[in-house]
Amino acid sequence: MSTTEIEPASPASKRPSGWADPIREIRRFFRPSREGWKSFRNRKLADRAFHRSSAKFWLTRPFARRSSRRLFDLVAGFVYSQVLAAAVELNVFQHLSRGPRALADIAAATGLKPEAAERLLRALAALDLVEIDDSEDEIAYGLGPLGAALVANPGIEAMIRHHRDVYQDLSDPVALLKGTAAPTRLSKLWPYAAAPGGTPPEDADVAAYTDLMAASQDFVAEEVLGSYDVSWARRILDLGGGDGRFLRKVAEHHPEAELHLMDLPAVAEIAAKRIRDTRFGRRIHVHSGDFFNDPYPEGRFDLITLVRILHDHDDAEAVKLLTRARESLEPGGVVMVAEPMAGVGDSAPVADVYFGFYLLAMGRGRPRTPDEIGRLMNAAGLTRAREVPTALPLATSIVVAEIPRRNVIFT
Ligand SMILES: C[S@@+](CC[C@H](N)C(=O)[O-])C[C@H]1O[C@@H](n2cnc3c(N)ncnc32)[C@H](O)[C@@H]1O
Repeated sequence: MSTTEIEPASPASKRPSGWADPIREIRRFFRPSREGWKSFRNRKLADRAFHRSSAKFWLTRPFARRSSRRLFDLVAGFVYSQVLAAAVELNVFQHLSRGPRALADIAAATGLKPEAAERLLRALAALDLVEIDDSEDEIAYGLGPLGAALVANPGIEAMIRHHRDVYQDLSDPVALLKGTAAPTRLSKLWPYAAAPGGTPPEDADVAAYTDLMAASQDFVAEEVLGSYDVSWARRILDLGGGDGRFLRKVAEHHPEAELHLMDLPAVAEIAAKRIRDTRFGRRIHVHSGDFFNDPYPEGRFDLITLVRILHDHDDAEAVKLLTRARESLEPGGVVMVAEPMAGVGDSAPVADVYFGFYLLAMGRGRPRTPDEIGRLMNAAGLTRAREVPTALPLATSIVVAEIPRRNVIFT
């Protein structure tokens, strides 16, 4: 397991000054020229004559085209998403997963007129979701590379359907940022967000959010278990474990461990039912309770996991949760935080853009960098916070921290 250690934050005032900190001095030395370069670049990028000439010149043409394309993608992103939403709603990808089809067949299956079906299919082809084969007399439409990937991951379709609500909430992003937006759909879907540490109201659609999380959990669990070896842990507690899908994956990988899940009563009830019907019914113990206020399951744990939990909560709550987790660890035990994190590899769009605004609409929480999570873990009395690299930071990143093996008294 390769890891990157996270230092506890040291206040800027305590940092060494002058040449005692050579990296800082070198940065300072280059800063003026870096800033000069940036302002030169931005002046050029704002200059239309420069754009025209760089698009014409063969050496600069690829860069000019790429930056125009990136900007256009940002401008048109909503339209792309809506094309995708239409295809999912009309089950186009499921239909094409059985093999390429003629236009008339797709029109009949989707209930669209042939002209509308063709418009949709051409848009999907431009987005690499569909491929058009015109080598025969009759044109055939099949799955494109992104369409095939989408069919292989049912969680993505569930997410796209869910975006109907998300995009409604984001229809006035400025009101969201100013805090003047009307109550959002997401705050109703995620009722615990509206009542931090509290229990969802009786009428909350708990099954809907539990299913939504479960749909993408296999993907996350495979990433976590493929990156961090849990086989050393004999007792594992998954806090906010949803319907238990993560622990079922752990149980498959690790037949010896005793597994416990804790979630709010309405979710724990769903988890208990779903786990009971599997071969892991006896190995996974489900506990109903509020992880901020109720006692944790009895006994100490070697590993406590928080999968897609911490980013739902503000810093003070996150430290409280991590502290409570630390208090339930065996000496040498580990707390693991697994969720998409900011500043890791190419995860910026998923963490800072997607979750940044998703959580804003939900009403609390924020995406954090591994360093920020490490600092919260340190504040909770955990030590040796370190990042465990994952193959797909877009799905999840991991930070683990532990309590020392012996002789530590927390006051
Ligand atoms: C974003 S979901 C993540 C579920 C699961 N870990 C996963 O990755 O699929 C957050 C989970 O935390 C649970 N949760 C939220 N607040 C809680 C609380 N105060 N006590 C116990 N569970 C809570 C929710 O019910 C939900 O199952």
